[in-house]
Order: sequence, then C-alpha cells, then structure tokens
Amino acid sequence: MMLEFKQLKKSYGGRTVVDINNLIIREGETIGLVGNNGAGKTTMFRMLLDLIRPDSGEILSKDVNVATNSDWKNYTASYLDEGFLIDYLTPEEYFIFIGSLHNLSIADVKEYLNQYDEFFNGEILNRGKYIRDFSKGNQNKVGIAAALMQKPELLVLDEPFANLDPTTQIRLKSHIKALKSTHRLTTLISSHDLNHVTDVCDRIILLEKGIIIKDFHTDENSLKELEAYFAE
Ligand SMILES: Nc1ncnc2c1ncn2[C@@H]1O[C@H](COP(=O)(O)OP(=O)(O)OP(=O)(O)O)[C@@H](O)[C@H]1O
Repeated sequence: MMLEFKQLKKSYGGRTVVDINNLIIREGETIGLVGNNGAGKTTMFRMLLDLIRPDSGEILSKDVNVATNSDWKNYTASYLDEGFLIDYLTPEEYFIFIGSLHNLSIADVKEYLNQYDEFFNGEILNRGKYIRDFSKGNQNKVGIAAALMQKPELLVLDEPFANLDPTTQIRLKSHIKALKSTHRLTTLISSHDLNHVTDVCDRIILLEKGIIIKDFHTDENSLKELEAYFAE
C-alpha cells in the first residue's frame, strides 16, 4: 500500500485536531479530503510531509515512517501554499532551481514546461515578474507545475482549485486524471469544492473535528450525498 495512518493524533492547546485510528491509501487512488474549516485537513497533510510531528501515532509511506526516514521525499510531490515557493525568483528561475534538485538541465526544464502551455495560459512564463507579484491563482499554477516536475508517485495538493479560474480548474482535473491512468499516480486533494472533488476523486474522506466521519468510493450519487451532508 502507499500510505497508512496509524493511531495518528495531534492536539493544539488541549483540543484534538486530528484523530485518525486507521486509514489505508492504495497506489493509484485519487483521494478527496473534505470537511469544513478547521476539520484538520491541512494538519493531516503537514504531518504526512513531516512539516509537523504527530503527538502520537505514525504515518507510513510505503511501510516506512515519514518522521524517521526520508525515502518518501524521492517520490512525493506537494503544494500546500505559497510558502513552498521562492518569492524573489521569477517562475523560470524557480522551475530551473527545482529542476536542478531533480537533476534536470535547463533544457530539460524548458522541455518539461512545454506541456503546461495551456495550463499557464500565457500568464506565467516570460513575464519578467517575480513570483511574489503574481496573483494567488497564478502562484498556485507555478507551485503545482513545479511539484509535478519530479514525476512523483504520490501527489499532495491542499485546496488546489481554490484560486484557479474555471478553465484552469478543468485542465488541472484532466491532468490529474491523465497522470493516474498513465503513471498510477496516487493523489490526495483537500477541497471545499464538492463538485470538483467528486469529479476527479475515486474516493472521498470526510473529516469533522479531525475524525473520519465518512470514507467511500465515488459514484453518481456522491455529489448529492455530500451536499446533503453539508447542508445540515
Ligand atoms: N499551529 C497551530 N496552532 C494552533 N492551532 C492550530 C495550528 N494549526 C492548526 N491549528 C488548528 O487546528 C485545527 C485544524 O486546522 P487545519 O488547518 O488542519 O484545518 P483544515 O481542515 O485544513 O481547515 P481549512 O478548510 O479552513 O483550511 C483548526 O482549529 C486550527 O485552528
């Protein structure tokens, strides 16, 4: 299996924000993590990426604890927020820098970026602007394209649709679907957009106050069921 969350607990100020008894994610699954503000989605992702440590329990990535061994970094790509970018670089400089971490030459990076022409919609490359001066949506695009440069086996995206225009949301969904079928990419996406998440994900995990309330495979009724749940 790709991931296993075991007796994972995290509290802040005496309040439990993540409490996951046992969760298994298999290779090739596209998981949508949904839940109202403060449900614990980002905290869960931050523990998965070893940005924060759980109070107890562990997360195994390919059977190895992410907090004690960093092998997972070789096959895991993520974009949680602008903190993953380098503000004072242009997107080109940033892509070349990230490419160099994965042994890609400048030519390799340029070749890689060709496939993002449509996704970037002419707004990212050759603008002579620093990343800090881009809109949040365009910063998202830079972060997502950079994350995918390493041809990951596992992709973690925190609210990727939030600041994207509808055209780009649709392109991102097709891209994730394509990577799932060509590379068996495993993806975890948190989102407040029930429409997108039921469209792109084959499994939905619903968190409430850090606890998994529902965990199901998507079908034609999933969107209605989720909408009904959140309407209560
Ligand atoms: N560093 C921190 N210190 C104190 N409380 C924190 C910290 N990080 C998160 N929390 C709290 O933990 C809870 C879960 O937050 P988290 O960001 O994981 O939720 P989320 O599901 O991602 O929410 P959103 O949909 O609003 O992004 C919230 O109540 C939040 O205030």
